[in-house]
Amino acid sequence: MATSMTSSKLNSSECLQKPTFKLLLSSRAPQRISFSFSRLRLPLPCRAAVSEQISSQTITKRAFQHCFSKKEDGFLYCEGVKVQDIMQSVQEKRPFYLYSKPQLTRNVEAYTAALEGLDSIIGYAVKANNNLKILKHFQELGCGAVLVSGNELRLVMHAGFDPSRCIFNGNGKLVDELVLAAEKGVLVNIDSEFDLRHIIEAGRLVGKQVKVLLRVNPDVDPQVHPYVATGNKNSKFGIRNEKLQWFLDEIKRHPRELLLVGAHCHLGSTITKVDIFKDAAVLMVQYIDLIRDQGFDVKFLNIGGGLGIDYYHAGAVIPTPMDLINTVRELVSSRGLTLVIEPGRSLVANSATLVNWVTGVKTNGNKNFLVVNGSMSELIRPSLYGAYQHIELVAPPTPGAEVCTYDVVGPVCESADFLGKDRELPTPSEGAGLVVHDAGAYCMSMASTYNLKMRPPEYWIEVDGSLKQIRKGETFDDHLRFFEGL
Ligand SMILES: Cc1ncc(COP(=O)(O)O)c(C=O)c1O
Ligand SMILES: N[C@@H](CCCC[NH3+])C(=O)O
Repeated sequence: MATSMTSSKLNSSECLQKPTFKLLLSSRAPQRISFSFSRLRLPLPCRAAVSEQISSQTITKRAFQHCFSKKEDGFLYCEGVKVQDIMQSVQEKRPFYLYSKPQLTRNVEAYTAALEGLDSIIGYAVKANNNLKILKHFQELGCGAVLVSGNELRLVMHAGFDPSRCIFNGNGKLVDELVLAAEKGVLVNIDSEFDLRHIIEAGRLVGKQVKVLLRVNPDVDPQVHPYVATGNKNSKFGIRNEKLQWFLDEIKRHPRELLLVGAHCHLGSTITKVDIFKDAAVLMVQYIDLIRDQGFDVKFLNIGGGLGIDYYHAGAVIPTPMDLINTVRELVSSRGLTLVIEPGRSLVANSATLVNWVTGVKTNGNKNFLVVNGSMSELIRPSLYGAYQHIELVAPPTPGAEVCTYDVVGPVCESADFLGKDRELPTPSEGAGLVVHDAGAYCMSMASTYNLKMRPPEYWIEVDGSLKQIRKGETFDDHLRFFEGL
């Protein structure tokens, strides 16, 4: 009662200045604000003001359309297909990843359009999602690939990638992996003194020059979670500039095994400010100038990946591939360089959701739990990084369903097993569908079989709206096979 009386004395603009509403507008998805209206008992002028603010956010958001979105009927759709219908059509009621193939295409096209007029390679970071069907699709769209293991290299060869458009990264590459890379003619990043030694050994074994880039650690703060920052001076990746000359001298001493073709940096992941990329690119072209001054004919500037996406679905303006490329275009073209980029997340994250069935709801102390059949085994980012991924029910609430604040959790025997914390959702009935959005990157590729929750199947929606399975779900029998004959 007190809340509603205070609010009714405010005009609409005062209303928007109130911390509650600021928070509402900055941190919550517009779709969910409609639920909050009824709970907060806002007076009508305030509702109108909040609605106006939301719709202007929605317009900004249109700069990037989410391919999974609710229609007026309250159901969640992907590319015109009702997610609830898909849930009903799949045989097993176990969690699954659902992708939009058209969204994957649009994501690549956004980079291709941004790179128009530049010599460039889009090296898709396979670690983000290693589904073979997705890899083949990206290969057909002209992507190269970025690899961090011999198996990732084998997989992209299987998918038909051109090895000369692939880059082998990593701070612990093994000699036999480097031999494979050298045989195939993949570009290899030098990460350390011992890594250089191993690359030279691989070149010698294969009897070929390995095309190498120096991975420089530029000490630019990406302003992200420390676990996904890689370009700070104390990070385990790359070499510091004070050692640059030593590396150049070593490369000069091994002309039969090495051909220096470029420089590389990768700052970190989930970056949402393009100035950060610009700062690094300015430093990197200075290194390139210095390397060229010593007679090396380097042509590649590789600025890594790291572009973030709109995980919050709250209307934030996230830089696009065009924004990113435009900040470095002049630096690259004025030096006649080929720009290499290594996007992972920004190519795949927004193309998928993890689809779950609700098992039940419960309350302990002052906490409400919404338990689903998906978990940290299928999707670990919230548990590992406290990462936010937007959560929605796939169908409108049943009339009268109470809206509550829930921790959305799985059945895994860990208190860290959560997909989202403090999410305001209408109380669903058992068996209802619930999705975790933006699950295309670092979700399936980081899935485990903890608690013997077998890795889930994957499906995508084709351009014509049909559903196609693109990976089988792991089964209990698959697990038993590891022990056959032992
Ligand atoms: C060297 C390198 N390149 C590319 C990527 C892909 O980054 P993102 O998925 O943020 O674009 C990563 C992951 O952070 C990386 O370590
Ligand atoms: N696994 C991280 C990204 C790591 C990027 C690789 N260096 C995530 O889920 O966001």
